Amino acid sequence: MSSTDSSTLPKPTPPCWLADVRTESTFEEIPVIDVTAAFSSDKKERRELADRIRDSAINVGFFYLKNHGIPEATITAAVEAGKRFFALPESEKMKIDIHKTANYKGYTALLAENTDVTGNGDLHEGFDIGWEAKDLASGGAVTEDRCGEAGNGAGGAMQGGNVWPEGLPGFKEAVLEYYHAAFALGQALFPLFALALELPERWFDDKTTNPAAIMRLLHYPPQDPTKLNEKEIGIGAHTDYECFTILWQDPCGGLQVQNTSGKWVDAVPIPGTVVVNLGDQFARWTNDVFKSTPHRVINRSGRERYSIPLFFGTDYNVLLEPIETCVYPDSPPHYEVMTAGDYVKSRLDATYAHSAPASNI
Ligand SMILES: O=C(O)CCC(=O)C(=O)O
Ligand SMILES: [Fe+2]
Repeated sequence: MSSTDSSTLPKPTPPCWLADVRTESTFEEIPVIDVTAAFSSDKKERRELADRIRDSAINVGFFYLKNHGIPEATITAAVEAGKRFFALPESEKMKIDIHKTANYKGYTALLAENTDVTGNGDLHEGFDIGWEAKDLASGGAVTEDRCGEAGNGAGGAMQGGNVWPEGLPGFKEAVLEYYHAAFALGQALFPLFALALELPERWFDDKTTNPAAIMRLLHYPPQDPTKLNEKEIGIGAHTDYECFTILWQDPCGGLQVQNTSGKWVDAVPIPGTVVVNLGDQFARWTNDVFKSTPHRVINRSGRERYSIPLFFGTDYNVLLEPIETCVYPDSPPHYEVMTAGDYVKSRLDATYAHSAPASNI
């Protein structure tokens, strides 16, 4: 046998940056990370922060961020705006039913969404928007769609502007103010994820030139824990569709994250933090190096629960190709390559299929 026979060579291993970080045991709690250094001019500080994010992204898929920079007053105003919207009569909200609009903008009624296909529908209502400039804010109606512009951000399958409720003064301004603050945080996170993947810090810049970021205001009515219907919980077990989600949640609690042993770990609300979790676009980009962790919500608090997720992906016309630092002999590409827009649209189509009018199917 020659000394170069492949059977005598050591088994191929993941690159050391990954092998050193991945732990064998599952997680029991969700790390809290101070994100202040994201805005530091000192590369060493940014690198250390990226290392913490890498650890959580590989082993948990969830982390809390403190010192995230979204002003408390901006959060409060957006939550109050959401409460006013959800308090409108159903007939008013249904005027901007998500099924009437181009590509999932507007109002989602209770049980209209079904994130876990084994369920009957999710016990929450929502209001969805995509990117929109703040200075366009005025009144109601349909607004411009920046993702539909020619160029790298072309919307493709996800093209379509926002729709706004009529007769809610200040609603649009408060919602867009929060959107832009959370969006700025998301833009600051991409370079950290790049460093975490051993890529140049600005690697995602040309893939995030036009913002593919969907934000939702969510309202979960309380559920009586003694009469819980497992098929109609606040949001059924699911993974998110984009690269990462920035979630503000109120103090009611109810968000749970599934660890690799199948146990549901509570993502207890921590004042002054947002929760960040990785989604399926990142699982695709990273060939499953980053975890897209299943989660769900059951509002057992006895109170109305409100939350605001912002789902941040790459430009819709960018191909979700496995990043070279994440492909190695033991782990060839796991996924079919498609554009981010086609991918998100296919997931949304599946989520809303059971409530779509027959003419949409
Ligand atoms: O409301 C929450 O806490 C989580 C929402 C969520 O998981 C989602 O909208 O994808
Ligand atoms: Fe989610």
